[in-house]
Amino acid sequence: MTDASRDPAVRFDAVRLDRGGRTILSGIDLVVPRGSVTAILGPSGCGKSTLLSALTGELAPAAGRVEVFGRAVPQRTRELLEMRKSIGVLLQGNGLLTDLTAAENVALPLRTHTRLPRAVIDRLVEMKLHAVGLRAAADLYPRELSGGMARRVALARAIALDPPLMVYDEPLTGLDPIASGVIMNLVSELNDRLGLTSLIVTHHVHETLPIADRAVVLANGGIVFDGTPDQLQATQDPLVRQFLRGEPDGPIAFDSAPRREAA
Ligand SMILES: Nc1ncnc2c1ncn2[C@@H]1O[C@H](COP(=O)(O)OP(=O)(O)OP(=O)(O)O)[C@@H](O)[C@H]1O
Repeated sequence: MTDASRDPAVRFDAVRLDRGGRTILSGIDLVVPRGSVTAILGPSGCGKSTLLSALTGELAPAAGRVEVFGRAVPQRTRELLEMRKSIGVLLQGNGLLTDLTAAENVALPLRTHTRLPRAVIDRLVEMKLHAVGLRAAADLYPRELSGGMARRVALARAIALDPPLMVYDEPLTGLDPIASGVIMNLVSELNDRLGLTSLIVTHHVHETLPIADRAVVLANGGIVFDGTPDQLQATQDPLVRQFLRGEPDGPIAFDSAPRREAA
């Protein structure tokens, strides 16, 4: 007998991802347990965003299988749109609509995907803004918000539909260290309080590891490290150490084309 609640939040099984006729990642095996916070790390261009697009169904795997909560990521539009409701996404740019207030931005997914009455939506929006500490900013427009506040509004919008899985693509881009700390604490707190599973794609290693249960490093077309943050800090693998220290010379071929799939 299968118990769907025991399925991991995400499973990649022997996945290969191609883009523009090139293999970006191959041999990807990854199991993300429910409730965990996983940092997906790696140098620029290693395929972190590509990995996420396989998860959200934007990119179909060239080989292998990607599952979210025990179900293969669908390729058909209707099923895909349904599945995406279970994934909250916070993208690099906040994606806030500039002519809507913070509250109206957060309300957008609720208006689009539910038939809840206005009063219920208003209450939910208030709760989501409260969850990110911004209830007082409900009536402000994005231009009136600091970068960190705007990111928090975008986060409130990403959790509007109570998705069990949260995906963050470079959530700290453009933020100062204080705002970065606030966002990272929020990510961790929301994960624990709302019982979510979080995947954070980032090159901000030192800000992200303290809240992560697990770190996965991508480089040279595949996973080169998968373990706890402590194991990552202690690793002697020259490739991973090169990445952690941000050194340009070493086994990671920075700025070169990813390897091609062997013919
Ligand atoms: N739509 C596309 N068509 C063709 N190639 C692409 C496309 N999108 C990305 N790539 C290539 O795929 C590789 C991986 O890109 P990706 O954006 O996944 O890396 P990343 O690790 O997220 O990088 P960064 O940290 O700079 O955001 C790069 O070589 C990139 O040029």
